[in-house]
Order: sequence, then C-alpha cells, then structure tokens
Amino acid sequence: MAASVRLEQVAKYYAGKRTLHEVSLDIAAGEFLTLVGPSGCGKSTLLRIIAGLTTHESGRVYMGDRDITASPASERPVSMVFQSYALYPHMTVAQNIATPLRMKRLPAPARWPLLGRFWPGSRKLRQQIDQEVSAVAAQVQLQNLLHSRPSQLSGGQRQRVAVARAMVKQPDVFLMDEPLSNLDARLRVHMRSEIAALHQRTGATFIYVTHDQVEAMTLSSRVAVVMDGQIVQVGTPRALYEDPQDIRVARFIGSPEMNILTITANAQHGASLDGEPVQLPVPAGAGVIHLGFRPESVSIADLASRPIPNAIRFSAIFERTEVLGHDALLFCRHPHSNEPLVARAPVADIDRLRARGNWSDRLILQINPAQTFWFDAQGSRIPPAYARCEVLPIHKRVS
Ligand SMILES: Nc1ncnc2c1ncn2[C@@H]1O[C@H](COP(=O)(O)OP(=O)(O)OP(=O)(O)O)[C@@H](O)[C@H]1O
Repeated sequence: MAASVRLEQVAKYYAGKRTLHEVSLDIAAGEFLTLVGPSGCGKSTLLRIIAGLTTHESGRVYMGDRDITASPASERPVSMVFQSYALYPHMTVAQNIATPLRMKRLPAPARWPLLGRFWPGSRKLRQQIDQEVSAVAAQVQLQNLLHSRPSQLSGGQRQRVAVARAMVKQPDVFLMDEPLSNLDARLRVHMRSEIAALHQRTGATFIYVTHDQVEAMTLSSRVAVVMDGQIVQVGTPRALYEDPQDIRVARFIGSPEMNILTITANAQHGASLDGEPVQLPVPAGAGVIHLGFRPESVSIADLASRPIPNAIRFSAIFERTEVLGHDALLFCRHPHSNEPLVARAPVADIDRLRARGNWSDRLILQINPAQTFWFDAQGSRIPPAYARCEVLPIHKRVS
C-alpha cells in the first residue's frame, strides 16, 4: 500500500549551521518524487529525516495521517536504498535480502547463529522468510546468485541486492539515495527503467534523490529542486524545463544548461552587455537583468529559412563543436562579454556553414523572443508580460 508523505517546516542544523530551512513538501500516495540539486544542498539529509535516520530540530513529518516525527526508523513503513548499497560483506545475497524480515519477525535469540535454529517456532518462520526472499530475488533476476557474497558481484548486481532488500519489506514508501551513481552510463540507463518498472509494479510512493537532472527528468512524476537547503521549485519535469521560476532552476534543469547573458540597463545609457550598448526590451534604469535562452532555441541567422519576427540577434565568436549524432553543440563566446554561449543545431547545418568558409568569426545567432526567460538581479523570473514587450535586434553586429 502506498502512503502520502508530508513535511511541515522541517529545519536541520549541523554544528550550528542551518542545512535545511523550514522545508515543506506534500508527496501524494503512489507518486514518484525526485529531490534534485547540487552536491551539499541537503537532499540526503531530507531523505534521512523521512527515514528516521537523522533527527531534526523543528518541523513535523507525516506519513498518511500519522505524525511520525518521533517514531524510530524501525517503526516507519519505509525502505531505503543507499548510494553505497550498504550490503553486509560477510553475508550471502540471500542473507542480505532476508535481514529486514529476520529483524522484524524473529525474536533476538532465534537470530543467533547455530543455536537460533533450535528456538521454538523459528524453523517455520525461517522457511517463510526463505520463500519471500526467493520470490523477490526472482523479480530482480538474482535467483542464481543467492549464495554469492557481495564481493563476488558486479556493481549492477549489488545494486539489485540493495533494491531486493528494500522490496522484501513491502514498504509503503521507497527512499532511494543516488542508487545509480556508482554504475557506468549504460547500466545506469538500464537500471533507470528497472526502477521505473518497480514503481509501476509496487504502486508504492517513491522519493528519489539524485544530482543528475536527466535521471530526475526521466523517472519522476514531479521534481523538487533543492538549493542551499531550500526547495526552490516543485513541478512536473516539463513545467520545470518550460517555466523555471528561478535562475538556479533554469540553469540546473536542461542539458547543456541555459545560456544567460547579463544586461545592465541604466537610465543614462540604456541597456548594455559588458559595457557595449545593446537594443533589448529592457526599460532604462531597470538595473541588472539576466536574459536566458536554451541552446535548442538558438538558431544560426544565415541559415534560417524564414526570418523570426522581432528576433533577438547577436554576434558570436565560434570556439568548437561537439557532435552528438544528429545534432551538434556549437560552443561560442559573446564577443563583448566573453560569456559562453551554446547553440544546438543539426550537424547538416554546421556542414553548410563550413562549406561557406571563413564563417567562424562572423556568426550571427538569433533567438525567438518567445523562447527567452528574463530574471531580475536576484534571479527571480520576471513575469511573462514583461518578456512579451517588443524586441529589437541588437544593433552591434560583426560585418
Ligand atoms: N553528519 C553530518 N555532520 C555535519 N555536517 C553534515 C553531516 N551530514 C551532512 N552534513 C552537511 O550538510 C550539508 C548537506 O548534506 P547532504 O548530504 O544532505 O547534501 P546532498 O545534497 O545530499 O549532497 P550530495 O549530493 O553530495 O550527497 C552539507 O554541507 C554537508 O556537509
């Protein structure tokens, strides 16, 4: 059975330093929610608080209607998968998977090695546990490795043991802390689908921690972006990509990251980019404004089949390409600000450019103004009405 999870103003301090700032979050029963953010932002701490493995100074944690703030980890209907897998090296795969059931169902003397076997009633309980372990092992294709030790397994197999150990408890909530980060790229993609299938099969609530935004975007029904101990934005992967409310979210979601040009608009000289005047729909005296646009929204003006009305155009100095397959990334630099700019274009377009010769220092890039994001000096998104005002081309051009 799945359970909803509610965090109410959860705050955590380590050595007097605030790690979590009154975090509140509602996760529906059966949802797959991912906590994503850079290293050290507090994701694992939040997950460990939900698991009951870390105490916190203030705020409450609910599972369903139950306030579990004071409940010990063993009484919470959760299973956690750790980044390191945390397998017992001296135990076999079967023993590792059986551990949560043995702890829950067998009295302490019945768990003793050798002597425990003679504890009244323990034989039947052990048989039942063995059956459940075999059933779970079969679900994650570990049935032939039940007698191996963790040191004899590959990274992917160890990860499966950790998942099987979490599954055997049949928890209401799965908590996963970067479970794929120790795997190579190919296995990571494969295990990603297995985790998605596990979520579907169990119908349980999943709370998943990663710093990998691709994992977050592909697995989750909703993503919470955590920065500096705060949840900056929660939404569907698509909403975070298309409608970031904060410059940190805009930069974090999307690969390669969003291009940002910093414009200064003072009352005397109007808008400028690193001292060079530019014509942009920025009110004089607006101060510092960040103009964001995604690499896939940038096109090469010379190759455009149709002009974009009111396109924002600027010159760029080409530096290098990275071929991805059908598309390539064009790494450029704005000539005045030296800010890096990345454009994504079909490889065929780049070949067309190359065929013209001597193109690299006279590249004109353009963006549809409807595909731009505007942020104020503090990094908050400026309302769309502002971005929709008339856009004029940047007049400074490489001839
Ligand atoms: N036991 C601890 N004692 C002191 N400080 C800690 C402890 N655990 C975490 N911290 C600090 O709290 C902050 C958040 O750590 P946390 O592990 O939650 O971050 P994270 O977002 O999961 O990072 P990562 O992706 O690198 O695992 C970090 O600055 C970390 O150094």
